[in-house]
Amino acid sequence: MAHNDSGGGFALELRDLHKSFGKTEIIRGASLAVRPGERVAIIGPNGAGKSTLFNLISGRFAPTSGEVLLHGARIDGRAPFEINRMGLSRSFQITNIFPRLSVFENLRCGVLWSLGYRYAFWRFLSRLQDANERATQLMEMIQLSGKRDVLAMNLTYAEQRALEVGITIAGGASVILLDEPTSGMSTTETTRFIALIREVTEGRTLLTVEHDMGVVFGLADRIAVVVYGEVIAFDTPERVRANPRVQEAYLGSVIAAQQAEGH
Ligand SMILES: Nc1ncnc2c1ncn2[C@@H]1O[C@H](COP(=O)(O)OP(=O)(O)OP(=O)(O)O)[C@@H](O)[C@H]1O
Repeated sequence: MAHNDSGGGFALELRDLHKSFGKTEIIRGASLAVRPGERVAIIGPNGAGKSTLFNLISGRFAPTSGEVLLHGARIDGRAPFEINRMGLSRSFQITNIFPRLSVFENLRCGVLWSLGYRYAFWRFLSRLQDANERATQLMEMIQLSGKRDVLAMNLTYAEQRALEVGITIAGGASVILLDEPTSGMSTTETTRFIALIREVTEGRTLLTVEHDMGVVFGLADRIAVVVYGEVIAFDTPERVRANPRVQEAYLGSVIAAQQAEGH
């Protein structure tokens, strides 16, 4: 998918975003500028507004005020499918998967959906070969070629998460949002999965919401720390780790807790 990188050359930009639910302001002037190809982890305490930010970026919610730009083009207030067509794809944990379709069929659906050929049957047929090839390629990337005809519901949890990532990238989106991609996985599965995510998102812009600090520090080029609806730091893992404000607001207690649990 070709994109025109105007607007400062950022893949994704949040400008002074605000979001209220009723009288409660949840996002309180969040700003962030992500460069093309960067991998960014959004971290912060429970209830800080991380999922709400994802919902504002992917179009599930419209902001109360402020702007969201995708490759320089305003996307705030647009419908999720429009934003998807403009090159941003979000995983919804395993709910994108059709449990009674095979691995291959799930991936092909992802490709066809992104091509927008669901209703134009003659065009659908002419593109089916392309979609088959792309689905085969994706299956190799997510290391599920050996499970081509297995129904999604019969995959292991980790395989379902890999399939989910495959569907998310199927349309060739340049900006990928992953919600806690390794949640529920064992330590070994997590390590393998981080490597897979790095590989399949190579050259794309990646945003994740993540609680596991091992994943965050293993995956992210830069970390955005959200506290009470604001981005209080956005920097490299080393600098974020050393930032006194982050230590105080969040990271000190989380790292101590995860070290105590043996992570
Ligand atoms: N649709 C909604 N209507 C009303 N309040 C909402 C809605 N969505 C989120 N909130 C509130 O916004 C606040 C932030 O929620 P959000 O899920 O964005 O936080 P989070 O940082 O992702 O938290 P967690 O780490 O626990 O997942 C919470 O107080 C939540 O109750």
